[in-house]
Amino acid sequence: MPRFAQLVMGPAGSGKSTYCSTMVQHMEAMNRSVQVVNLDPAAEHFDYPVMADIRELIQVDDVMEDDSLRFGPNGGLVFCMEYFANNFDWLEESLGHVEDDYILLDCPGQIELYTHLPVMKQLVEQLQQWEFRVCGVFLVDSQFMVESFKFISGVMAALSAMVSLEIPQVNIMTKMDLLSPKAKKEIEKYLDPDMYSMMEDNSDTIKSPKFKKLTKAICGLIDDYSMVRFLPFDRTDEEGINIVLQHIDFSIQYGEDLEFKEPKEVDEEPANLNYDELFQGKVDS
Ligand SMILES: Nc1nc2c(ncn2[C@@H]2O[C@H](COP(=O)(O)OP(=O)(O)OP(=O)(O)O)[C@@H](O)[C@H]2O)c(=O)[nH]1
Ligand SMILES: [Mg+2]
Repeated sequence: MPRFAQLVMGPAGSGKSTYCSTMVQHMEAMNRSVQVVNLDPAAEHFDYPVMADIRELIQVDDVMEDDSLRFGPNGGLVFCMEYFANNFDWLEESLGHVEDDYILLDCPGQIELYTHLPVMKQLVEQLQQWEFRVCGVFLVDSQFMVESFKFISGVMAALSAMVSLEIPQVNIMTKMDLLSPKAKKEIEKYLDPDMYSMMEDNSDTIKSPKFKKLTKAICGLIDDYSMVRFLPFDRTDEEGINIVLQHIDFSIQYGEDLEFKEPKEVDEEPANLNYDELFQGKVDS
């Protein structure tokens, strides 16, 4: 029986922990079992129950306080994640093995973890060895995406995670509920972007011909290969959350091997039910 996991990634503050708690509530309302693992050793608080918490293994504060290491917050985090990569058996033990495993992994926000450090790739390979089908979920804050240059850099961040992890990836624009109606309209063009026309819109603002050529090449690459798309995520919109979940489930083929469960039988009516009395009671009241 395959197991399923969402690797929830994205820049700091993009809404990863909120996404996890919203998704847990949504899936539980659908009667689906789901568990969350906190993989952020610097996490302060999150409002979902965890099945495992990396802080039981190692904490950033302890690393920073260590006089022999002398790390700051970012170096400390990298140290923690490397320590984690050398101790995957802790995760294996914490995960256990239940039927229909579906796990959300709430990752830290440091972008270097996805772009050039090997730890996330090692984690994905390890999960795959444990029979997990993993989908990357890359979150970007929609507030930072309403301008085309910011959008292009968001696309590049998502793309670098995609290329380095080599797993199916669903990209999401979070915090859609915070956008003004005008910005919401504006952002529609970024959800299914036409990179060429975006490039044309901004060609006047780029002065350097070399930079212009580079931007054009990047836009062309993204557009020609349909590499990056974004789905909107508004935590108040159940229907939208469901669409996101469907995309993710589809990418890891969740549901294909599930066994059909018989619906619960409705209790039979008691044999000695007196309909006359029941009817009488209704008429009297
Ligand atoms: N209105 C609104 N606020 C959101 C949404 N998602 C996240 N936030 C807020 O954005 C802030 C950061 O959200 P988190 O979920 O902690 O973000 P994160 O990516 O886990 O942050 P780090 O773990 O620090 O990288 C919090 O104050 C959230 O309440 C959303 O969909 N709508
Ligand atoms: Mg978080």
